[in-house]
Amino acid sequence: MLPVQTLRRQLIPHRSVTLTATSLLRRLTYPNHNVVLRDAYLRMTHTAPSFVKIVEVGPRDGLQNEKKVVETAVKVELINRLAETGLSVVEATSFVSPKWVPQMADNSQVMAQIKRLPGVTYPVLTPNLKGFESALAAGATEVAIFGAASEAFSRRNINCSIDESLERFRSVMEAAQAHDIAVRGYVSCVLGCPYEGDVRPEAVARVAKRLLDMGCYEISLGDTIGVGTPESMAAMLEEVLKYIPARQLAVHCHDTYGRALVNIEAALKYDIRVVDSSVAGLGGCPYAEGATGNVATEDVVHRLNALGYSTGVNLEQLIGVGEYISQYLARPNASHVSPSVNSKL
Ligand SMILES: CC(C)(COP(=O)([O-])OP(=O)([O-])OC[C@H]1O[C@@H](n2cnc3c(N)ncnc32)[C@H](O)[C@@H]1OP(=O)([O-])[O-])[C@@H](O)C(=O)NCCC(=O)NCCSC(=O)C[C@@](C)(O)CC(=O)[O-]
Repeated sequence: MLPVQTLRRQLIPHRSVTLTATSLLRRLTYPNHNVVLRDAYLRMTHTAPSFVKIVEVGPRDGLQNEKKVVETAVKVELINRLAETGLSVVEATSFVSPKWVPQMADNSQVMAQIKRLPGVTYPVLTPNLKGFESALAAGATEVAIFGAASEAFSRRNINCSIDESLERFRSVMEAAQAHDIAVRGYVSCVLGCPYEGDVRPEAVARVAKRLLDMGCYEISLGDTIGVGTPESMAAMLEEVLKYIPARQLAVHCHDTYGRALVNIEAALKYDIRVVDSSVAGLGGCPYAEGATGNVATEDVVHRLNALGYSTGVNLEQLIGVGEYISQYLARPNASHVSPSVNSKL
């Protein structure tokens, strides 16, 4: 095992945080495996409080909802360009039913064709064992399971109740552990559901804790339809933080009402240091009608820079990637900073 001093040295500068984190993720998948090393890692990341890890979800969360069929070559180009901006996590695709989400049907081809940069992880979504097995065969080294805090959303999104989904995830988790694959957990509808309305913080905490106890190394809390406010974000986090430390939580904010950035800032006050976002604000969930895309990665990086956080991401390059995909999709770039700061960088 690496001595703590070596780990600490490797965590500075921030780029090393992500490299070290990546190399340790496999061990973190196991709740009781090498507890000393896991705790050392968690202490280390916590001692770099000004670093925020961005989880880029555009190629998956963003493109899953596009009406236009996006060519595999464009997805591959998008992922490769994103990884070159300094992002350490680029969610690449999902291994879900092609009948449910046709846009992700080329998942194996995408995984086969991307360039895999050292220090960058390319997680994929796997709702069940079938998805996990396909992801494994395609060379995935990290997967994500995705549950919901709302029964109705769970049924619409993955065709089963919350408890049934947790049972399905258990078999994914066991297979992942057997293959040394890191697993991230998502909880959708943490601040509201398109079918049920308000969602109680206790319901969010229950699912999040179940995913953590199963062995997920990090839980991403999704405001799927962007209805959250800084106040509801705070109330939800106060409940979840009773069970899960901030360093194992991420926020995933859609920007439907333009509040994603203020909600992220509210989460930063609770020491959350992992933020999901989507280049050019791509996306939405196919099972959450009317919800717009995630907060744009460009806007998150720009705001975090202004607040004195580091992300390791080259904003100028990232803006170029946002322009590339927006032009390809022939849709307006939803990032607020792209057109205005582009010329000033
Ligand atoms: C979960 C299922 C598969 C259940 O779907 P189901 O119909 O209940 O599944 P099933 O087990 O009854 O199988 C039916 C058919 O699907 C096939 N099948 C079964 N599993 C797979 C698989 N993994 N890959 C490929 N095929 C699969 C299976 O082989 C069978 O094929 P058939 O015999 O009819 O030819 C389906 O509901 C599904 O694919 N849902 C995906 C929904 C989705 O991708 N939603 C978007 C992602 S979540 C999200 O965006 C939110 C998030 C994460 O970003 C956070 C936030 O914002 O809140």
